[in-house]
Amino acid sequence: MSSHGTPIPMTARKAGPLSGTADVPGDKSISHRSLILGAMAVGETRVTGLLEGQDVLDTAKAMRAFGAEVDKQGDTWVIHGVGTGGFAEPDNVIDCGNSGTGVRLIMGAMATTPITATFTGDASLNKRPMARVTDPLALFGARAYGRSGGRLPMTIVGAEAAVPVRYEVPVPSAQVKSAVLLAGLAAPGETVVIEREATRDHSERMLAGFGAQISTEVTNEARIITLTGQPELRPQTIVVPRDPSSAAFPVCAALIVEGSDVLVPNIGLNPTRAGLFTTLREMGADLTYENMREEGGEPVADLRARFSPDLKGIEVPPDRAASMIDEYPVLSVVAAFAEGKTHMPGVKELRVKESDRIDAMATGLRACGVEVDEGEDWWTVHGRGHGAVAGGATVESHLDHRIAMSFMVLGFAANAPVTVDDGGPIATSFPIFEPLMAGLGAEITRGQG
Ligand SMILES: O=C(O)C1=C[C@@H](OP(=O)(O)O)[C@@H](O)[C@H](O)C1
Ligand SMILES: C=C(OP(=O)(O)O)C(=O)O
Repeated sequence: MSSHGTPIPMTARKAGPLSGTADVPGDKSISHRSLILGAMAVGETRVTGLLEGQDVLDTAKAMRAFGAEVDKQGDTWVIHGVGTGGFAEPDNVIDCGNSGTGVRLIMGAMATTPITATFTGDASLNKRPMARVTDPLALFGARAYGRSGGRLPMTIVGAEAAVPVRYEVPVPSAQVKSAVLLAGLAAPGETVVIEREATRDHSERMLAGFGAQISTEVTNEARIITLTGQPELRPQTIVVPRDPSSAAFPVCAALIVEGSDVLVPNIGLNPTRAGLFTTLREMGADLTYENMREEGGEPVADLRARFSPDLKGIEVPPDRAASMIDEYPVLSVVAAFAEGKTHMPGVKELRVKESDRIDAMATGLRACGVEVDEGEDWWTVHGRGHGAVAGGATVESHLDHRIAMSFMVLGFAANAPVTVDDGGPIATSFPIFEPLMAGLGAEITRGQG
């Protein structure tokens, strides 16, 4: 089922080469943070390029429920923030839909204000672990009452007198790190977050941009992030860069569809996000960075991906996992078209995303004629080489946009069409996926094929 409606089966089939320019939407991580930080600043934040996917729209709605004004004027989203610690108590349940980022960051943002809020989500989000966020929020003085196993629906009672916290994040998670930092905003004194593995650093960069005092010390063992609480956040004008996690789909499709040549312009190559592109190049992908430049302090390039008939399976370094965590599903599709094995260790986190992504991909790949081995925190795809992936199956997307899009990419190059039982969740992060891929020459239709 799609998040809030009837299932939308989608079928992808082999067509001619993919060619042209793929203008992918704004970055999901930065879009959520723009709305939340805009709501916590005093005054008017203006955002262009915001991702208008359902995940982000649900965060916009939540920010209104906490008292911020959020409106769209032409192409610009305008947020009138209520200031750090200024959130009002919502008068109804906050529904974050399918979005782990939305619910976890918002819980952090409200946990040090003396208000109470109840959160829920769709069937996927309500299965995902929340204790990873509520454990550190308890140290600030917040209380959480959820279902067994720390699941949504869950009520957070914000701290009456928040204290700052020093917290080492036990799993590589930018959502947990960000929840702690956002909670630290309304606590007096210094909140310190320690992470052993570098995860995406958008919160740190954007908090600094909004005028918070925040610094990161990088040692051999860890990144130690120190935030001074109770700043007055200054409203910002934000241009959201395009999402490398969305760019991954047209890029990977071009690599495996014969004769393709696709340009994906203006993609951020922040090293905490760019692991997939490094990996694809190691596999022998014809993927080049054109027009390399800096924009808003971030490296940006136009990605040019061409059909790559001689891809080789590789060992993906586990310390790269955080920088490509959302890209493993589509990487496993490229790996199916490579010669030899692609081994992906150190990826336990894939089991607690919108679906168990190792299980969802392994089951679907096997149905499409690709051998996959898996363990708790690793998986191996046995590549069949170009032209040798059967396809011809209907696979389940498990309310997971990345699973749905990955199997559509597989269908563009497999020998028989591939159907996903529900492509509805694609709208959470990439609402223009179907027209964008069709515009490049891909064949994607609604229905059973
Ligand atoms: O902070 C973020 O914006 C995100 C962090 C990652 O989740 P984890 O923090 O659970 O790894 C990622 O999977 C998600 O799509 C977006
Ligand atoms: C894991 C993802 O998102 P979230 O955790 O925000 O639901 C994703 O977009 O791949």
